[in-house]
Amino acid sequence: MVSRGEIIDGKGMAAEIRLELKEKTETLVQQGVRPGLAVVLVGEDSASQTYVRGKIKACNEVGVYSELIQLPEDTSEKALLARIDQLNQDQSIHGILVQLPLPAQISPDRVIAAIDPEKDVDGFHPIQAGRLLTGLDAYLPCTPHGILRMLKRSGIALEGKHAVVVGRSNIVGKPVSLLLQRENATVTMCHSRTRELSSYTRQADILVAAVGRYHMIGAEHVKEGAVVIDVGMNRSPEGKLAGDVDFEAVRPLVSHITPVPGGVGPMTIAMLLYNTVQSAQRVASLT
Ligand SMILES: Nc1nc(=O)c2c([nH]1)NC[C@@H]1CN(c3ccc(C(=O)N[C@@H](CCC(=O)O)C(=O)O)cc3)C=[N+]21
Ligand SMILES: [Mg+2]
Repeated sequence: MVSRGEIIDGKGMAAEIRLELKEKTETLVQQGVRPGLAVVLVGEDSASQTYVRGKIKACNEVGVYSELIQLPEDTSEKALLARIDQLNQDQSIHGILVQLPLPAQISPDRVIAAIDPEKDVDGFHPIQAGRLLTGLDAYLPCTPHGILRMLKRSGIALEGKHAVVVGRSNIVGKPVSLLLQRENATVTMCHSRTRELSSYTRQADILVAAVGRYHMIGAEHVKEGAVVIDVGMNRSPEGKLAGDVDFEAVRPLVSHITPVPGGVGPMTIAMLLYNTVQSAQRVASLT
């Protein structure tokens, strides 16, 4: 097999998808429905502020109406739930995203459960998770959906392939495993307590690293010619944004790899807009 170390350009693919969504949005606006996204940010976390800015910027580019709701760090759970209820009722809002993590006094589970499942464009609500698990139509969680889109647009076949997912979060590891399985991959789920991790990852045709630890995946973890998807968002010791994969060491061995930045992150935001437009489309078809 030829190993080319081809970089999967998530940034470029996300720009293409935003262009497609811009057209869809224009059609919806002509039908009298402008898609609207509310982004709720509690507190001052600087990484969260960066990510939220990226989301608002993408909305503007696509023509999606956006509302940024910034609440102080000491906001009570009750106050946040009341704000979510207003957004649930608000007809100009088709998608609600509450940026995670939340301050300690607020239960993320209760907050996610309070979002109208039809406006849950993150796909985090238990109803959406259950729909995905059982194969019903669902808002797909944005990062897993973005990963599948990148694989497809890169022409990477999944059927019968061995996909190994490292990480078992509700946001990435679990749903991406389901989506890969749905595409007829054979999926192995690994996590922080997996023994002899490299004995699994070295079997992977497709390796998804979603651990959240800088340089967790090195050359010794990959099979030659594998496809490597890096979901990590870490800081290097020098303070640079970096993934879970030691990119320089791994790239020469593999057929495809996603960079950080410029890989999974921009696709996550594109899929958030996709879900928001889908939600508005649903409303438009009802009126
Ligand atoms: N309710 C909720 N939904 C989320 O989807 C959500 C969340 N909470 N909390 C935090 C994580 C993280 N996340 C990112 C999305 C895009 C980039 C992204 O675009 N990153 C750029 C770089 C950005 C930079 O320069 O820092 C890139 O990878 O190229 C990063 C991180 C969404 N999350
Ligand atoms: Mg884990």
